[in-house]
Amino acid sequence: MNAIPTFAGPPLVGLNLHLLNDPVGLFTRAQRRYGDLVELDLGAAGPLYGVFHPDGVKQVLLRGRRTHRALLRELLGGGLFTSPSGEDWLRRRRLSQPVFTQDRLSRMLPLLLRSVDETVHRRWRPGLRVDAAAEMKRLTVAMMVDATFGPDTGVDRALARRALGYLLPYVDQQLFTLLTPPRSWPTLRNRHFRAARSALRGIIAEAVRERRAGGTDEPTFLNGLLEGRSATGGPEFTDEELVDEVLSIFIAGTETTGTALTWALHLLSTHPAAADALRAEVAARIGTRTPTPDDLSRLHWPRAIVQEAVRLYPPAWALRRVMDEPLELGGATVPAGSPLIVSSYVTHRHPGLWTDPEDFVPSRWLPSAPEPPRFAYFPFGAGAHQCAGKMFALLQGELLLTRLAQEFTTLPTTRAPVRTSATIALSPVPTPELLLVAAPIREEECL
Ligand code: HEM
Repeated sequence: MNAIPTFAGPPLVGLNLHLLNDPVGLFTRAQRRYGDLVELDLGAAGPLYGVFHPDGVKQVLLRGRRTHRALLRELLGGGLFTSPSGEDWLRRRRLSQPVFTQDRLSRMLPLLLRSVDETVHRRWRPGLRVDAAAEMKRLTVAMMVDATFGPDTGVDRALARRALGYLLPYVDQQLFTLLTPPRSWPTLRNRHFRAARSALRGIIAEAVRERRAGGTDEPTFLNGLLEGRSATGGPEFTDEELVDEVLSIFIAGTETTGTALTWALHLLSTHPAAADALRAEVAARIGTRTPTPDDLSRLHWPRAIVQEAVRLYPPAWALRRVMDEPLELGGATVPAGSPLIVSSYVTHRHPGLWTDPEDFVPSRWLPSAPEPPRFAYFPFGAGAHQCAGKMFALLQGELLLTRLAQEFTTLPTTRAPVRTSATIALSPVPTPELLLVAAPIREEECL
């Protein structure tokens, strides 16, 4: 039997400070120095096993249990995203099936276009410098609110956006800052958080009441959640559970997509050849018209750019699991019950798995390119907990990039390097600023 190499730290504290300060750097060093299965010494907290090879990732994600959700549940309630593996999670996952069907997403397209066009056609103009992260946060929150409630309900959208904009940074801070005042203390932050959470829960509860009293059949997430029973035959969500589920979708789906699109815009602005290829394809296939679901399915570059952005910068950069049986890998055995971590960031840049792993090469995702090894690429997770909103997130990215390519190219305003900051999502620091340059597609360019 092979021994598992140990990445050791100082006695008692082990590698905990590195884990808090720069977890992505720590996992990358662990893989590069010690290989694809590493014991990370967390001092008094015991070992954590890093699993970086696709064969190991497969076992961990298909057979492992998700456990660590206590703080998220305390802060945000018990929806799908915050639930540990088990019966309750499974029931919620089944009841949520109707939310994310392909048919619902296709019918949602006009709703999403509203926010995209509000950004690209009304907020943006040639010569404007924009903070990519702020713009993408604004856009993804707006799309999420519309997709959840629909355009014509009495929901206070501005309040919903503000409250959501407050919740996420607070959760980040609670999860990733070493010394924060206890949540029970009446600090300004704690009070703001509680006010934002209760405002958002109130808005959702009101929308649920309205919808139960007789709503529309629009293809919204809320309507999908309410259809849970008819689709599965099981008992439906209670009103309280519905509030948790909507909140869970908000939390799982805004920061992740917002950062993914921020990276995509940053990478496009620094890789003009990719921006040209995107523009040429959009010009040739759909020209200047408003994209339909059919149009989007005939475009390859928008999706390839998003896929490559989340290869290099996967918002959900690591996933934790526990296995009830030992993990056997490359002749070594990790004992049952040990905490395991897989990191998409590390595996997506594994030099043994990818050609030019550190480079932005969206063409590797075109239909003519060879597929990467299975479980070498998992920005949306894999197995039972695989991201429920994956197709929705890709659709948002495709729409934005298509609309952008019809109007603008983007340039970075500085050559300063952009680093990653690993909190609830993997964000760029400093936040990239972009210059919008007019480049409208002209009729004569279209085939
Ligand atoms: C680029 C954007 C996104 C990325 C990278 C992403 C990534 C992920 C990942 C890695 C997981 C698995 C978590 C785990 O295994 O513990 C996950 C789960 C989840 N995601 Fe996403 N996500 C994105 C967008 C979205 C959106 C837009 C929604 C909703 C509209 C969403 C809803 C969910 C939900 C509900 C879960 C929990 C699934 C479960 O545990 O059964 N995500 N996401």
